[in-house]
Amino acid sequence: MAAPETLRFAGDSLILIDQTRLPDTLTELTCTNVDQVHDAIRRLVVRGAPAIGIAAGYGVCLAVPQDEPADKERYRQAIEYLATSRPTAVNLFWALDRMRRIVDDTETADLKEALRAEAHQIHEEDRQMCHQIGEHGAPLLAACRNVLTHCNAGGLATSTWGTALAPIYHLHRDQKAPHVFADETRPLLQGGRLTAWELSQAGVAVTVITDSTAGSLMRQGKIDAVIVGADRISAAGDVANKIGTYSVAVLAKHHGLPMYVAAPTNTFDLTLPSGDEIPIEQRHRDEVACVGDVQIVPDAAGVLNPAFDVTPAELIAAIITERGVIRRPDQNSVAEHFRSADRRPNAVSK
Ligand SMILES: CSC[C@@H](O)[C@@H](O)C(=O)COP(=O)(O)O
Repeated sequence: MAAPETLRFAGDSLILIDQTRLPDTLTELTCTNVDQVHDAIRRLVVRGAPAIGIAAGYGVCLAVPQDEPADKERYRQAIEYLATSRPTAVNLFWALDRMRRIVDDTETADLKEALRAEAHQIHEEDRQMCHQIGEHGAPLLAACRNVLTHCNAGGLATSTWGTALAPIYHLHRDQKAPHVFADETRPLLQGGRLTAWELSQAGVAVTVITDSTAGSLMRQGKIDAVIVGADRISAAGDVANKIGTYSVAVLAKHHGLPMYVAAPTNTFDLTLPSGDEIPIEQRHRDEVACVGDVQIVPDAAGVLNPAFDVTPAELIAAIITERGVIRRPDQNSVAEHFRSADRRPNAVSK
């Protein structure tokens, strides 16, 4: 019933579920060097903010093969290079910062071992955070019959249960999971391909809808709550997530539905006062202009393809982290969550 293991590190290889090929084919891609990891992140073989961070951590370890001596310069170059793979998910930079600190603070003789230990630790911490988010989020969804999610913030986007899907997996253990509506999530269909795949693998009832169906379902009273993940959250609680999240949040507000965001605390970027400063990745026009090999937009037309948008905190009912729940997020409640959680792990700030 558990969601699949998205990535693993074995010997001198990072092995990834190739998410570009799901749900057609469940196949793995093996990376043995930094270039391959960079390419896998850029092409969304591995995607989702926490999974990108974990993959990058392991990617640093591949900068020097097992049979060669550790070399600080090569590790530093790998860190710089992996940081260019995608710009929005802050978890990538958070994980690379952790790896950089190990390079800076460790004797060269011990470095290989220390980097591997740190990458495994980042991975293990993510497993724990997913389960804690599931625990904290489950009560918010317990009374819901139908929940809407956008993109994929499940096991495929993390080490295990995911963030937005973690409360649903948690409830599913007691056969109490709500039915899930998954926005297909144009243009790359992470909802239709990935969320629907992993929830149905786990035995959770899921129905895929086009992105433009969500408003109509809300109007008919068929959705009780919305839950999504995040790629970066500002100090004010503004949330960057997959393009289309903002539209869903506006619709939820209009229909009086709670909009929940689930993310580990390493998705917060407290250096950014507001969501306006979050860098938004612009992706290739072909992702919009082509479906498979078929072109659906004329060459003469421009295409805009931002991968993410920003939902202002005022549209969000609560942010669920591994430490607890931030209700009505704003600058004060976010700051208090970090303060109080530092004193009391898993605290719930009201
Ligand atoms: C737990 S993952 C949260 C987000 O990373 C997820 O919702 C998302 O937007 C992923 O975008 P993607 O472009 O597929 O990496």
